[in-house]
Amino acid sequence: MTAIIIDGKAIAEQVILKVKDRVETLKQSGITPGLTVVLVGDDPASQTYVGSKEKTSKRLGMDSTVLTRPSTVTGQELLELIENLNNDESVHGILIQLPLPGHIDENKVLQAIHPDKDVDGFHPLNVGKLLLNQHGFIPCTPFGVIQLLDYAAIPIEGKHAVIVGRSNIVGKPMGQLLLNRHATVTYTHSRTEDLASYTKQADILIVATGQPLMITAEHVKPGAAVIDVGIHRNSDGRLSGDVDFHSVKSVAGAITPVPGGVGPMTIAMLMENTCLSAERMAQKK
Ligand SMILES: Nc1nc(=O)c2c([nH]1)NC[C@@H]1CN(c3ccc(C(=O)N[C@@H](CCC(=O)O)C(=O)O)cc3)C=[N+]21
Repeated sequence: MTAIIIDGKAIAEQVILKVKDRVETLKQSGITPGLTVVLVGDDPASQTYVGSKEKTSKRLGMDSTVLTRPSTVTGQELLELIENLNNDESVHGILIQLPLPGHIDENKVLQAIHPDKDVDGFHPLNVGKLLLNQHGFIPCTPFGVIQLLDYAAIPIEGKHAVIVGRSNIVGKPMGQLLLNRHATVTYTHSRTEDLASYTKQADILIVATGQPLMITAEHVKPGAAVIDVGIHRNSDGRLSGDVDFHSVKSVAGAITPVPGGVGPMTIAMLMENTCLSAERMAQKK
């Protein structure tokens, strides 16, 4: 058997086209959705991601601003910057590109973003709303994974979803989203004993560990849907994920590639969240 390859790039494009219509409607009533990304330091990977966020938002007709600060910026300076963005009516979405330099308290910075502009869904209020299945902002990467599964017509309800990795930005919210969609959810992580005994039970296997190529055919149940959230640049410049694609694709029923899987969806969902934020603010007026 060989797996269906889930084309994240094509699905992201479909999501983006729908957002484009909503942006046009907003613009007809005089509102242009605005996204501001704050980029600290000069990490090349971060620059690439921020660049594609900017490109996509401009293509949609949104206002896009990137504010760069040196890695020597203080936490206080960032808090003041965020306060200004919170009070700026033309800004509907604020994204602080992670990771931040070690001397800055990341939690403090993320909590300073007004929850109504928190298009990453990282503020504690939005984290809590996700737990309660209420409407805040859903973190872009796990939100994108749900969209991928839906577009690929992979059933979620009643299925066993196993998540490898428990980060605040992917693993934890991913489990909640799948639970809200009536999956049976198992969380596994770096201290799980006999990892394969769990992953082999998954109908849907979500891998977000940050460990290159750690999931192989031996971890996967025949026919399972395997979603690879990892992204690593090899020494030869090529990208790969947390899943050994070539080994797993002969066992899985469906699999996401890297690049062209989850990554483009993360950006598409950021566009959707920014548009949603502008729509909500327009409603309040
Ligand atoms: N506050 C915050 N929010 C984020 O959403 C956030 C972040 N910080 N920090 C870093 C991670 C990483 N991330 C990616 C976005 C797009 C691709 C993406 O488009 N990847 C392409 C390839 C891009 C390339 O060629 O390098 C693909 O997989 O096909 C990847 C990774 C967002 N992140």
